[in-house]
Amino acid sequence: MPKTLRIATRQSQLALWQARHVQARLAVALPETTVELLPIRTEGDRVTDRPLSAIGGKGLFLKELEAAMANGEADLAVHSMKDVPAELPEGFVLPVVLAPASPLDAFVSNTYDNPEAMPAGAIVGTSSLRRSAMIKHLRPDLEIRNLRGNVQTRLAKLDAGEYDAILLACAGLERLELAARIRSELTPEQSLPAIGQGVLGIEIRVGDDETAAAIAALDDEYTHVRIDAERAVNSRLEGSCHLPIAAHATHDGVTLRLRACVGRPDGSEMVRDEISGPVDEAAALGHALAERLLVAGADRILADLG
Ligand SMILES: NCc1[nH]cc(CCC(=O)O)c1CC(=O)O
Repeated sequence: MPKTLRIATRQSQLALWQARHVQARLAVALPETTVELLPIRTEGDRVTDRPLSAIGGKGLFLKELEAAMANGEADLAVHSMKDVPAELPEGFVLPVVLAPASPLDAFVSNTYDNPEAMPAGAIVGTSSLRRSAMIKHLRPDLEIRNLRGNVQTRLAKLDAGEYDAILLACAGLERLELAARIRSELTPEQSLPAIGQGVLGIEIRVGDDETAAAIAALDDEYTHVRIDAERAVNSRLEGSCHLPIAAHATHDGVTLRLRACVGRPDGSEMVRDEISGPVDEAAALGHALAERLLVAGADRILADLG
């Protein structure tokens, strides 16, 4: 086992919580190994005045962490799987996913209990094209305004009265001990979660067998199947950017149920479908479902988004 392992991490409170969580899990699994954090500032954190989709998408949060692994300063990086693009850059693998927190979206408001309770014209904050598509499909009469920044910044903007409600991930709020801010959990029918939402993954260098062996015990089998199915949807749809694509898988160890949808961010169109099959065909089910969505019109929606 390695003497030390270094975890490259972003510096937001959520990223630090996630890295410390993995640090603590590794400390238990590898009592002989010292596990350190290497905090890094990424471009996705520096640029907060424009939507992610406009500045290059999800990969922005990973690049600097991967550079630290490539030059040997760090051995692993911890990611919210939701922020990991369908294709990793050459030289990196993501062999371990941890047991999940809640996959659901949270409705957060100081005034309203749920989306149904909001009056026409109420203002909802989100920078996610997926959440925008979901909420506008549910309530075309609501107005979406862009909202970026880390979780605390977003809550502060809500509290300052800039929005009537905002949409966040339940998992992030729970990790930051802010679950009391969740007014309602949106069901998968109201808002189908993002691919990988609520799941942490560990990325390492290809060929780093020592680190791979050290982290292997943290992998959660249930979650691994779920992620294989959900990420297969994304790889077929080429969802490498921040697109209005949702996919959510559940299974009982034998049969997998995978739901997915692609929607227009203005809510005017939503292509939804689901598929069931054996868990050991998770990736094939994901590809097949993505294919069906494309035939049903997702190809046009994605093409219109450029
Ligand atoms: N894009 C930011 C991000 N990445 C992961 C989470 C939450 C935790 C998770 O989904 O694992 C969040 C915040 C949010 O969407 O509210």
